[in-house]
Amino acid sequence: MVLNDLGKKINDALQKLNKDYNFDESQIKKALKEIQLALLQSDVNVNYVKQLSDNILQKFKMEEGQMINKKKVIQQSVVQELTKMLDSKKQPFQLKRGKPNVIMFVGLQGAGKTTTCAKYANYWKKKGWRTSLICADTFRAGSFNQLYQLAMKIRVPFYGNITETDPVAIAVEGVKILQKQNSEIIIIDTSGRHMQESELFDEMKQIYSAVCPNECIFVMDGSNGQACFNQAQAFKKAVEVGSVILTKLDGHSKGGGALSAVAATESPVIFLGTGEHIDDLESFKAESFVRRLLGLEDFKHMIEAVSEVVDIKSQKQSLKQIQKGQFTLRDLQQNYKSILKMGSLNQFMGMIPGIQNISQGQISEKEQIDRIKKSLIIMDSMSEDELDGITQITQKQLFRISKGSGQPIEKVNQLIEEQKIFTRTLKKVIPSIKDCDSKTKRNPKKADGINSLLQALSGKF
Ligand SMILES: Nc1nc2c(ncn2[C@@H]2O[C@H](COP(=O)(O)OP(=O)(O)OP(=O)(O)O)[C@@H](O)[C@H]2O)c(=O)[nH]1
Repeated sequence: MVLNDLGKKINDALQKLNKDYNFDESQIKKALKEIQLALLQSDVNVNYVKQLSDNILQKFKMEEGQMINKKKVIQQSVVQELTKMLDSKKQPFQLKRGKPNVIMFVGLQGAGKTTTCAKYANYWKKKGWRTSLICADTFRAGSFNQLYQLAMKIRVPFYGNITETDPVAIAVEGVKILQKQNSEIIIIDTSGRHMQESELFDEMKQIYSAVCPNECIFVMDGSNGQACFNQAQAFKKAVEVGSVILTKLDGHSKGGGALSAVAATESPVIFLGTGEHIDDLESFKAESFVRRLLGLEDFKHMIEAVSEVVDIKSQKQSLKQIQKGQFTLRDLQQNYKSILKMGSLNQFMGMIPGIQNISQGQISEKEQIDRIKKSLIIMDSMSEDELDGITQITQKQLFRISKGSGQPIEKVNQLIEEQKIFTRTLKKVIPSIKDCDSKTKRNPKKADGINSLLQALSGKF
């Protein structure tokens, strides 16, 4: 069962509860059975599955009398329990600005290390970091060229030495050279071999001791399901694995199992590899992942993602309006411009209910970018008042905008509809935003737009 199916099955079980507002224990037990089955089919450990449903049932029993909206409470419990299951609780390494952060990648053969090194370099480069790549894989002949080509593609400095056979010497020399070039994130790709081969572990330990990386990332093939637990443990014993990237989770059937297995090792999963392309890397946050899996809004993560690429000052005015429940076409225009800077759109679009079909793989990344670019062209043909929502867009204006932008009327209508979806969804969160505003008045330091919105949204859904 692919991850999207898992989310759908859990959701279907929860939706059934919705039909009867006053459902009782037997009905919740029936829904939990369906959830259990869906999780087991996704290879999640049976003990976890049992624990999860026991906790939800217990919560239901304890709070039954006081529940106003039973379905919502159960839904929240499912989110909480799944998050708890996928969250390792250990904080991953935080990169430091202006310093050389040396990051060593390790993993078994074919796990996706080389590809992930380049994705990781690209991810941080897009966020304004100076990243670079070192090929210390002297085992697989093609890895030098593979990483070199990828480095050229994403335009980051590369170090490798095709004539040197000692990976330790390459890693040490590479770090020295790239440090001098003021690289902030120096990524070392190492050889991958089978777990039985002790040389892999010896070589890995030697590189580790020689370069003393700030972080060691274990790259693991997520299609291995629960077997990931043993692999992660073995690598943790050999070197100090700080965090994990699970690859090949592009809707894989064993994704749920791989995620929960790794979380059980208490190594934080920091990214998921979701395809072969350079942008197919999603930062992993347990709660955000679960919310999206269940098709729920993920404003907290959405705003965090936007705030990483948006000039906060220029957003303050827009945020004030959002806090009043207004989300104009101009806000949409600003956000679309920011989204284009962000890299993977699948991730962002998946956070917004109503636009979820885009994240379900029905529309390609390129199509999404084209669509957003077209929306921006349409908005360029609107007047200031139309963008700010001061004048209504009537049929006559629709024709004018369509003609001016060279886009069909349906596209203009679709865009206006999208703006309405944003507004409707934002309105749902207004009470918590207002609540936050009253708190920030007492503490002016907290009055920053994005922060207050984040505080308001955190943990409320
Ligand atoms: N579908 C999918 N394929 C991936 C992903 N990550 C890597 N791959 C593919 O997996 C294959 C192996 O990737 P590499 O990056 O060469 O793996 P490696 O771990 O460096 O391999 P060794 O150096 O031999 O250990 C390639 O075909 C990649 O395109 C992913 O997230 N999704």
